[in-house]
Amino acid sequence: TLAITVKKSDFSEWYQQVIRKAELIEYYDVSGCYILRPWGYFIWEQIQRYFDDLIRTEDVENSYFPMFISAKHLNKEKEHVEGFKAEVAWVTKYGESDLNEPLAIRPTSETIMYPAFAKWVQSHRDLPLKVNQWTNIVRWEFKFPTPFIRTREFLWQEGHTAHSTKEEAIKQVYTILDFYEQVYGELLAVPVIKGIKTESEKFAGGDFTTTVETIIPQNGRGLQGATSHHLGQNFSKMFEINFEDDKKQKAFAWQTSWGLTTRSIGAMIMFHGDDKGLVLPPRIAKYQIVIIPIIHKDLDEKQLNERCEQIKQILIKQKLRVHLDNRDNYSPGWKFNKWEQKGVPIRLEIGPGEFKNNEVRVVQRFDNKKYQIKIEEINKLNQILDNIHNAMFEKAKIELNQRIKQADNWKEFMIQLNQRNTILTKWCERQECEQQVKGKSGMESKEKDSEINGQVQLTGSAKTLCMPLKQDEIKEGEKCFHCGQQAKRYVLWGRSY
Ligand SMILES: O=C(C[C@H]1NCCC[C@H]1O)Cn1cnc2c(c1=O)CCCC2
Ligand SMILES: [Mg+2]
Repeated sequence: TLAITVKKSDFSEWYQQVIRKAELIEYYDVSGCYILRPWGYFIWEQIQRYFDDLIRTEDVENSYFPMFISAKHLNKEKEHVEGFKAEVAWVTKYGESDLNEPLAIRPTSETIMYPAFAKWVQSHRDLPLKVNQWTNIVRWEFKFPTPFIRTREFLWQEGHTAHSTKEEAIKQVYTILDFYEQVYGELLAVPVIKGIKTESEKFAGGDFTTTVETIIPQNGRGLQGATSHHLGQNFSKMFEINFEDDKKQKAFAWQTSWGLTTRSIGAMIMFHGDDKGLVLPPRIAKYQIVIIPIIHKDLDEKQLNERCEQIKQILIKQKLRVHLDNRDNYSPGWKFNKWEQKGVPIRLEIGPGEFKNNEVRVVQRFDNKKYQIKIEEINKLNQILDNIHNAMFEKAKIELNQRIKQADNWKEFMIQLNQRNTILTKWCERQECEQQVKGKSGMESKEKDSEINGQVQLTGSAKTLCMPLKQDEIKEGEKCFHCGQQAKRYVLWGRSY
């Protein structure tokens, strides 16, 4: 049926219906893989354009590396791959013949890129080296797939840099983290929390991981939005990426790597959608405005169409993405419904009244506000779209903050967790304390545990999402909420995707 048959509160069913009825996704017969239709792919293209403009200011150069990795190469950095090798997909045949050695399909490209980095970096004058690539990635996840959020093939960018000093590398990590915050806030109107991953949640191959985390308001689950890692010299020692510094000393390069994926689109859908379907932030909408003529017996159809075409041309001159839906085989009501489902930020209706008074009827998708504007005021629409973006962002910030609570002890912590909130607590930073919280919160959780491939997934357990960059200082004597030992940092806990 055309309509979405559930409310957003029936969240997972709602999400599945919205992504199809907004024509973002089509299903595909390989589990965990989905077709990205034009309406959805356009969003990824806007993210690429915006992020490329940002990293260009950092002199990052786009490039392309092969997608196949020999086992020898992949296992070069054992530790980094060890925990993940179950997810690596392999090519073992071509035609009827076997490959004499299987090739991994890239799950990430450190082991593909860094042997080349070692060739390119000899002197400190070859640094900093900064490359990025936009590719697909394959990870044979066995957790239940969700389009955009968790898929076996996804699109991402991965940036990799090499520097002559630790300071420069660390500065790079945080510059990129700020760019990720901008992609989410300025483009997708999705608020994020910048933070640092705990030792047990960080990328094992690196020194430390910074992250932008968001919280899906409907279920209070944390969602990792993008990560920016300081790799230290771990990979440069492994791959011999060294250089002669200005004192003629051999030194290992200091590296970073950072990634943002199509999961960001899933976060945007979840934050902004409503019972009528998708609600697109204007900056990533394939159509920002749809014009719908309302044919009427007292109105000459040809004149009406000319008026609509004229308005369309004015909007194109204002650099807006506009679509005139003058199909005669669908009713206005049907069109209203369809373009609302697809999340078009503004609909302009032009019927007999508007025609006579030289105006248009504006219907805003985000808040359903309706009003008339004169044709000579059409230039207001650029500002109106900006105001819509800002209003969507402000609303999302309020909803995110409503899902963050504080707790000073275990009882308060579990009350909040079972109300599907994330919880900010003082913490001792001890890994065993973190593991105990994970285990106990799973046991005491009201959420049912899911069973996948015979493995119980503690869906109910809380994990650390990040240690927020912005946090109060902790003083001597302030205790860890769980173990009572001296606290060191505030950490945000939650169930997560
Ligand atoms: O991919 C990264 C680190 C890094 N890769 C480049 C982009 C930034 C950042 O994600 C971590 N990681 C996650 N998942 C996997 C791997 C892995 O290294 C390797 C094996 C398959 C699964
Ligand atoms: Mg993973």
